[in-house]
Amino acid sequence: MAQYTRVSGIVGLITLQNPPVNALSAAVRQGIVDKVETALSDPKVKSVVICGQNGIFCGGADIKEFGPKMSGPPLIPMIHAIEAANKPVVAAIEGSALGGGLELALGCHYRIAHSKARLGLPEVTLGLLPAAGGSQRLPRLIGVPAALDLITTGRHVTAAEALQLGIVDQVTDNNTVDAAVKFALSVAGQSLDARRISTYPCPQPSHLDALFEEVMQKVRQSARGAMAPVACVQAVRAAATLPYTQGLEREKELMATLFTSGQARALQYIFFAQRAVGRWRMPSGAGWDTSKHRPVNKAAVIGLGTMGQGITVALAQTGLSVVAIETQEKQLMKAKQAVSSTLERGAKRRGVAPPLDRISYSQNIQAVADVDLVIEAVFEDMGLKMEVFQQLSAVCKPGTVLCTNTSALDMDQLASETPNPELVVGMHFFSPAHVMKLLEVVYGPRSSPQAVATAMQLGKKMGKASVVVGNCRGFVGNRMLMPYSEQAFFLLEEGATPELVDRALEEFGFSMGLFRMSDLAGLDVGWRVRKSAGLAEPREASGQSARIRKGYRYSPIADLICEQGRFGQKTGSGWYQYDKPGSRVARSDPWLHSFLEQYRARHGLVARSIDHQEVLERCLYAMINEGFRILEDGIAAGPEDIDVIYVFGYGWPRHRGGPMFYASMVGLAKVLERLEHYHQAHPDVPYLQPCSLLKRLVASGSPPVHRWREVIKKLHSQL
Ligand SMILES: CC(C)(COP(=O)(O)OP(=O)(O)OC[C@H]1O[C@@H](n2cnc3c(N)ncnc32)[C@H](O)[C@@H]1OP(=O)(O)O)[C@@H](O)C(=O)NCCC(=O)NCCSC(=O)CC(=O)CCCCCCCCCCCCC(=O)O
Ligand SMILES: NC(=O)C1=CN([C@@H]2O[C@H](COP(=O)(O)OP(=O)(O)OC[C@H]3O[C@@H](n4cnc5c(N)ncnc54)[C@H](O)[C@@H]3O)[C@@H](O)[C@H]2O)C=CC1
Repeated sequence: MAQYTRVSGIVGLITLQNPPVNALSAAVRQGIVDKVETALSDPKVKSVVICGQNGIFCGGADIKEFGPKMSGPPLIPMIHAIEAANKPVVAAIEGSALGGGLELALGCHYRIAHSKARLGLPEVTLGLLPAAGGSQRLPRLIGVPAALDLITTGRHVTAAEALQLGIVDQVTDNNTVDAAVKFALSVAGQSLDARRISTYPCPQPSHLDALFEEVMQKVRQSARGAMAPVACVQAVRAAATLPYTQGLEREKELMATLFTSGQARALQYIFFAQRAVGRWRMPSGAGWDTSKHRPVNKAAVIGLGTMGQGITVALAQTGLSVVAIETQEKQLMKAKQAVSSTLERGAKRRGVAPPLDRISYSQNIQAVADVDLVIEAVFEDMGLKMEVFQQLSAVCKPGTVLCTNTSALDMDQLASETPNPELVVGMHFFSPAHVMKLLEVVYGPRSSPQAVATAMQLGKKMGKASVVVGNCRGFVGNRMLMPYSEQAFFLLEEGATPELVDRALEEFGFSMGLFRMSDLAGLDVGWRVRKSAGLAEPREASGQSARIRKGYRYSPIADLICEQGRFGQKTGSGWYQYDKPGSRVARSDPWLHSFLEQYRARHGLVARSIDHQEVLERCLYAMINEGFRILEDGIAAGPEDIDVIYVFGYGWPRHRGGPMFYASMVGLAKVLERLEHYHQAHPDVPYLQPCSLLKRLVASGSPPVHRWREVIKKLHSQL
């Protein structure tokens, strides 16, 4: 809806009303059309202001209404009517002007923004392009390079940057609507000939072809296989090379392909999934509404290795005071230097002072006595972690929330070491912790909702996509990684190379294939986990038994690689070779290839040709199958939780929506059929045995992913 009032006698004020973000639903669009007509036909009105209620201009098209049966007035003619008006129309931008919201503002003759407002065309992140004239108007207004940047990345800009780019005409610290009304009064009656952006010629950058080629290459590289960034470049190219009306036609044509695509569905699903997981709920029913978080102003990090350093940076950047503890003096010095230089680099980028004085370093655990929350990040060793938790219980003030960053260990066992197990939760960050957006918040049977709420609130403050998960080996992310990596190791035994497996996964859209990712993370982490689970043995045993553990097929390949001291990038070799330790460019390694040949010969394995489809089906379906088991066990509350974890923590291509969404797109019956096929071929691999939830979902007609929660709940209640 939109409300209309007349202010200061001659200004028609149109207020968009659709909480919480004034999205352009059919009703809002109808409201705008009607109220603009009212304002333009009222002879007393000399100028018009458009604003949004509750401090937000407009969050864009109403994504919930997207679908084949969209009704209401279309955006393009509505915006054209505003631009063509013979009375000045001023957009008063508070909060956000995003997507269709900014396109609406670009149709206005003037734009006044509050200094705290954010503007952007984020359609690309939803698998779309700004198809209400935005891809044609923005380059005309701010030039092709700047428009390409905004449209292909979807990034939001501050009001200050928008002013600098020329998107807005004025920025105010005061009441934006008052400023816009004052401005509207001052321009009433003035000519609008120079204010209609669609009539501007598009500024022509030098080396137009080279510019577009460069940007196209960049977007193809950064979002492998994603259609929307490519279409965005094509649409801006149309703006640069065609008259406005023809450019608009091209924009429409490109949008028609995107709008109905699976990629757009996947990206819009992830948008809502991210918000759904933020409204967490434990199986007991506890959630934000029932659990008050404890305030956290001062936190401690125990262990300043790879993870501890990143977590320290992230906490300090969030504005917390941090006590950073490391027992090894040399490591403490190294960590201090690394943390400081990361903070300095980050602060320089943002043009602020580095928060170095928020951190105090110590070798003595007594220094954590007055903190509100501790994050333990020492080696992945249960004995050591238990010792640390005992020390923390003795030192910390009452009520301190104790968190572990363990990758896979039983956090409830750690809780047992403390007199207050209700205060223990997992805060599982991803490497590098100050960059990666994912945080798994792990609750055990005794964790209190208040401790979970505290960790979730801290995650929110740190800007993380935080997901509440139950306690089991590997939680959600790493638990699903086990069948995924196991299949990759089996494929090496059967004839594949790390390069072949990685290529298949990277062409699918992963930012990194499994082997390159493992080299980056460090192969020793998984080795420790396998050792603690009694799987990896110090040396390869002889004969057949080396490939059998606990009665099932096992590949010791990764353990053998670690035994050689090949831990990945940090040691200069792993599944690939690197110029030197720490170097990031992975090169194919002849040593590894001959190792694989010798390994196969030793075990009487004959290499066969393996194609990309088999790599994808075996790695991904085994992982998805485990995802269904996780849902069955109640470790994740719904498919959205798993998908957010994989998109934000494991490089799963966002435009494929996460593993569970992907399964629903492939078709659950097909996933089941392929798992049955592979399990028949490999009966000694339990991860390939289709789980009962998958079978039940197929039997109940493969409901769409948004109905799984309800189906699972029903199935659970029948058990
Ligand atoms: C706005 C935000 C920055 C606010 O953030 P914050 O305060 O943190 O709140 P949130 O928790 O994010 O959100 C609160 C609440 O609001 C919901 N919500 C947010 N935005 C939208 C929205 N745009 N639509 C619907 N709902 C929205 C959100 O889900 C929350 O609710 P909850 O889930 O219940 O908790 C932030 O929210 C944000 O960033 N929002 C998204 C901004 C965005 O991406 N906007 C772009 C939207 S797309 C767009 O605008 C495109 C266009 O305008 C083009 C439209 C053209 C359409 C025409 C189609 C023609 C196609 C032709 C095809 C023909 C085919 C054929 O031939 O048949
Ligand atoms: N590396 C990764 O990608 C991830 C690791 N994790 C988990 O985070 C934890 C830490 O992992 P990393 O940082 O990779 O290990 P790391 O080996 O890089 O660092 C561990 C640090 O802890 C220090 N330490 C050991 N005992 C200590 C004690 N009693 N008090 C203080 N410091 C102590 C060590 O000296 C070392 O500097 C592990 O539980 C790991 O499983 C979780 C997510 C990702």
